[in-house]
Amino acid sequence: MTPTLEAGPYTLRMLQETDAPAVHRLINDWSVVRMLSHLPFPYPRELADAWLAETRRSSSGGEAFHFAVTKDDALLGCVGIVLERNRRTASLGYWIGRAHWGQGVATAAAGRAARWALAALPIEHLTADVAFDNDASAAVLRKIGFREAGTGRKSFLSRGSEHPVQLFTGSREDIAPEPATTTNNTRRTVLVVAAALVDAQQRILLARRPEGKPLAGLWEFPGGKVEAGENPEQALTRELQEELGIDIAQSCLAPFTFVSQDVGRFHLLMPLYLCRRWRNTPQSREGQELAWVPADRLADYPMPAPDRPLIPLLQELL
Ligand SMILES: Nc1nc2c([nH]c(=O)n2[C@@H]2O[C@H](COP(=O)(O)OP(=O)(O)OP(=O)(O)O)[C@@H](O)[C@H]2O)c(=O)[nH]1
Repeated sequence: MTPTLEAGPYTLRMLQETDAPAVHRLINDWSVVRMLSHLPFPYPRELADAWLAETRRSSSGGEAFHFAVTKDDALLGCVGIVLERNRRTASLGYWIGRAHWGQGVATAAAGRAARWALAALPIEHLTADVAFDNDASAAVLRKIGFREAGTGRKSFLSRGSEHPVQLFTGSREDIAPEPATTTNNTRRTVLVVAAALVDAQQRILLARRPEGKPLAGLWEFPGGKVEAGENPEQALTRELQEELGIDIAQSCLAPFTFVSQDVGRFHLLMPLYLCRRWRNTPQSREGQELAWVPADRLADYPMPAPDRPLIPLLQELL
């Protein structure tokens, strides 16, 4: 089954019977058809219908994968991967309508199909060939990573004679795999809740991360990670009870701002709440140093990098 592939702004999808008029219009152009060895010129509409029927037959048999190259649902050209009989090699072919030349469509689309084929099919390498006078197409193959592999001869139906072709080959070593998707690249997001506890003198409570923990010695807002089954407010209530022995269950927690930052080990998402009332007096329950800090002194306390932009916001508020 031919998959749907994204290639930058282009989509590669399975060819359909309804593509016939567009296929015919784009191929029935001397500058396109003269580079394709097995097509006549003029190129009759019935051949487009027959070719589309054939691509669907060979695709369903797993012998070939023919892609329509589209942008905003308009057909720009086609890319095909056809397996050799031995199934250890496949050939890459493509054509792009003349109106879309010079925009990198062939490199993006043929490159995407080639990388997909090398990743998804049990082949050893891909081959391709281009007419001796098709420098643009040879440049596309080199950009994708193909290496030159000599010359051959092919009969060009449209030109009515045999002509030399340049042969190319590309293995997994030659053609770099698809870059990892954003999803694979992205660090997991960790939800941490924190509170700026503000006392009657408008001071903020900071806690110093104890030795042995990551970022030891830095000052931070009390709080911690949200655990499974907790919502952020429940997690903050638990953390402040555990760390400081205070009860904020009945307090008004005002969402103030949040941090969203890659911190290397993970992506930190940290809502910061303001809290002015609590029960009990905050005490160090986990060996951490505590400090009540006036807003204009916050910058004197070294904090983790994601916290620093919060300081001016608090200073403005208080
Ligand atoms: N509570 C709190 N955590 C912060 C702040 N700024 C900041 O980068 N963090 C980071 O958010 C994470 C908070 O997790 P935590 O305190 O529950 O956990 P931890 O690193 O002590 O590890 P643990 O899960 O072994 O207890 C830490 O990686 C900490 O460095 C902050 O102002 N308050």
